Amino acid sequence: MILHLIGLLGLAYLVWSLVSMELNYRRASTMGIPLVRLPVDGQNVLWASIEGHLWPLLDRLSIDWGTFGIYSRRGWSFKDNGDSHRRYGPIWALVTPVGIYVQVADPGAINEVFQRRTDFIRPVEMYKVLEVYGPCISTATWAEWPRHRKVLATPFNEKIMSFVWDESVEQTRQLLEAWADDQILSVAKDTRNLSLNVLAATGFRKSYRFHSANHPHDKETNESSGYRDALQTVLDNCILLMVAPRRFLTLSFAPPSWKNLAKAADKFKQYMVDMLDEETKALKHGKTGSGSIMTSFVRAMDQAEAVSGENATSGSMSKGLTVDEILGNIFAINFAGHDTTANTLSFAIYLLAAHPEVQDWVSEELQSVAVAPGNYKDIFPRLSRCKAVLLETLRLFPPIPSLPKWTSDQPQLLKVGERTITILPDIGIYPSLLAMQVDPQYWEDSFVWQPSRWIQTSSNMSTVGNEQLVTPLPNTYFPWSDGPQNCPGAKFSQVEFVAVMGMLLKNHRIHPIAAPGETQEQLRNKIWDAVRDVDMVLLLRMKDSHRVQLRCDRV
Ligand code: HEM
Repeated sequence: MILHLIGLLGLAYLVWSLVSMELNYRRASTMGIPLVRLPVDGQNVLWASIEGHLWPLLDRLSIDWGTFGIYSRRGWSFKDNGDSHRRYGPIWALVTPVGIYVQVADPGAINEVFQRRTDFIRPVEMYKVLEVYGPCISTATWAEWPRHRKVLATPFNEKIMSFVWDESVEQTRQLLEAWADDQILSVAKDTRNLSLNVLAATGFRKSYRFHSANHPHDKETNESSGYRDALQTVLDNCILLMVAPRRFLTLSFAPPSWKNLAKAADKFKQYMVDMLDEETKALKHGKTGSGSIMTSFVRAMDQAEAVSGENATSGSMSKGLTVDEILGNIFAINFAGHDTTANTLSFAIYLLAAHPEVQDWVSEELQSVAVAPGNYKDIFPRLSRCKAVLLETLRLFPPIPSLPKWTSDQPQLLKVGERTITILPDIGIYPSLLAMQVDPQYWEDSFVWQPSRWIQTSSNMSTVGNEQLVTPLPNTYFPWSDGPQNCPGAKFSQVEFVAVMGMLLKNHRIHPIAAPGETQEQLRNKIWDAVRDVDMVLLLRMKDSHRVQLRCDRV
């Protein structure tokens, strides 16, 4: 009886899905662009939670699943690498039972989508899970967003960049103490630790010692590092924190790891509130504050309110950000700035290990300069080759490959090449980042990782240490997104990445460790297999980097 009922419900769901998909298909046909049916929606929570386990089994059946086999996998755009646009043209749409998702790979049209922020709106419901501590820039409605952005962009100034540089240099110096002339036990863990320490130092103005996975026991003997450790626990488990109501984590039968997470989440909030109180008091007494991101946020609160509200824990409104919004945005910055930079560093280190000639090429630029704390202004602009490694890594491995936008309740005209297309109201529209970044029209040998493509060769003024970077054609390269809602942390990540590369490659080289009888060619292929085998839980990352062992040697 129960089985019958489940069967009937399943059948009803299937019929509903097919009918809804056909209705959406009919609606989408009015746009006059190629359409692809997909009977399950990417936002379907049940499908999203099982597809990763299901596909390895379905793939064994050697059935051609057609377009379902391509587009129903999370992060399909990475494997697709622009194939769909080569098949369907610069604009096409996926049609599911729930929605219509237009994919665009035309520079002019992408520019329109990014610039017309109120016509092509960021779908904030998709980001609601980020509101772990309060409303933030990613979940602000289009009307509220400018207020968040103004406050949030203020601290990302040159003074903070200089601090990011110093901290990244110091963290990499410590990382090299752990790595030099040794096997690297976990590139992924160590780049995450480094990136977290740089963020914690910038947010809290407190420098923490670097902990390498190479020396796991160092940790116990270290200084009290409450803020950083609480933040690490929160970020390591943020999916659980985002989806599970907080009271579930503290239920008496909840596993100890959940209870620890709830404790860390509360502790992190308390640190933020204490920091806010300290900065508010400093402001009241006419002092400058710590100079951290929090200082800038507190200054941006309505001044009178900030001074009167010494115990700044209420959720009162201000002309700047409310207290809850400050806490929400501090979390958002940490979330947005942590794994994006760490994963990019990780990809780059593996790619460098596969390409020793690129390491030598970068190191040429470093021979006549000293990368050291205090010299950000002089040295950072000169390290074009270090930056080229970042730009090229992000071209092939952008951590955020999907930049969803949504049309408003009005149809929108969009020019794609010579055609003007009427995009329907209330549907998704996605600038195809990966397709653009590997399009052979704009990128020669587009699938080859070649940092030197970023260095201008035409200028005869160009000498090592003084080289200019190539500026790609507009909207053919946008790993930090584009338009008014682009990434405010772009420069932060560039400064951190360049400092790490500068320290790493001046006197050290990364090598893959060969198994007996393994040739250099086989090793290089093994690394490429590892970097191409990615998943997309929240961001693009290598599924199993440990299948290739690396070591770091002094030269
Ligand atoms: C390689 C490193 C990074 C990459 C590739 C990257 C990429 C991006 C992209 C593509 C977006 C737009 C997301 C969307 O529209 O859905 C974004 C937004 C954002 N990023 Fe980054 N990011 C990086 C590092 C950072 C860092 C280091 C920080 C801060 C310290 C940061 C803070 C933010 C914030 C706060 C937003 C939201 C901006 C808004 O909504 O207006 N990012 N980032």
